Amino acid sequence: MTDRQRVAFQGEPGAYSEEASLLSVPGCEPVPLPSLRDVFESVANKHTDLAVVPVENSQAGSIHETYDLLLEYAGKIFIRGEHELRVRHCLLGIQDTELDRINKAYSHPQALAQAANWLRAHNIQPVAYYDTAGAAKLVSELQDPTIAAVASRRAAEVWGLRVLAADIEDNKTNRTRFVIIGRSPVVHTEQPSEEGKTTLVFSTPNKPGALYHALGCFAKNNVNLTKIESRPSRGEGWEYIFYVDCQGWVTDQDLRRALDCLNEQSRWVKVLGSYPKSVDEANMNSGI
Ligand SMILES: O=C(O)C(=O)C[C@]1(C(=O)O)C=C[C@@H](O)C=C1
Repeated sequence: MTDRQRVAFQGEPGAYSEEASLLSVPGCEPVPLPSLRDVFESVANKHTDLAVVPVENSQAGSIHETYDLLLEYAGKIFIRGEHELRVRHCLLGIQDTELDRINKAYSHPQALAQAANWLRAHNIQPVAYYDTAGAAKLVSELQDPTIAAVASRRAAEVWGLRVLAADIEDNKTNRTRFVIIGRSPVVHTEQPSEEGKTTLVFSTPNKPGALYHALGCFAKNNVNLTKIESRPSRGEGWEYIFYVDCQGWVTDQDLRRALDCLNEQSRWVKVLGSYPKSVDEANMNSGI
């Protein structure tokens, strides 16, 4: 018997999500799964204890599928933490090839977006695949000297590939933020000493000033927002729902007041999690 925490991630061994799992839940057993939906299902069905899923990248932006799943599983799944990973991409090929022989690069669409300029400058055609490490696996299986994968140095080791070029991300501070999800929220019996962060989602009525009044709840109560993301409501008409990250624990008095106000201004509000803010992000100036 092992009491290592089983942490689901999307992709194959060597994926960035696996690295983020190992760093954010030390000593865990990462469990690879094909899709983000499989990852949410496995936590909800108790096949795994936790999961680590990407939410946004500093260059390519938000991972909308994760946002949609966070809402779909709200009440069953809670955000319990976050982790920022500096993502350094490499171009990986089989052992007996050279950079100038490569004409196609397979990878996750997010990774291709993060290295788009570099690939264009090297005349390499991007081809979307389900995962960076899955692309590395494909290249190692096909043994074709003209194709490569955009993936991590770890993926090269796992799948026996050669690093043809390193640090090919267009933005040299390229970072991806992951959230750690589980079946229960972080519970605070007393005011925690760690800095907190809260993620919530709300829907506004379709009337003039609705979003202005909703966001005013945070401003009036001195709660700092660090991110806002809108997604289609998926109902009739052009209506939207809004995801907000803000500083503070959901148990803080200022945030409680902001939430009371938001409940009055919105059709509905759901708190997706209140969790310790990542240390790295505490050093970034992300106020909006
Ligand atoms: O494909 C991977 O390796 C992943 O872990 C997914 C993912 C993402 O979805 O953003 C994670 C980090 C990088 O931004 C690129 C890809």
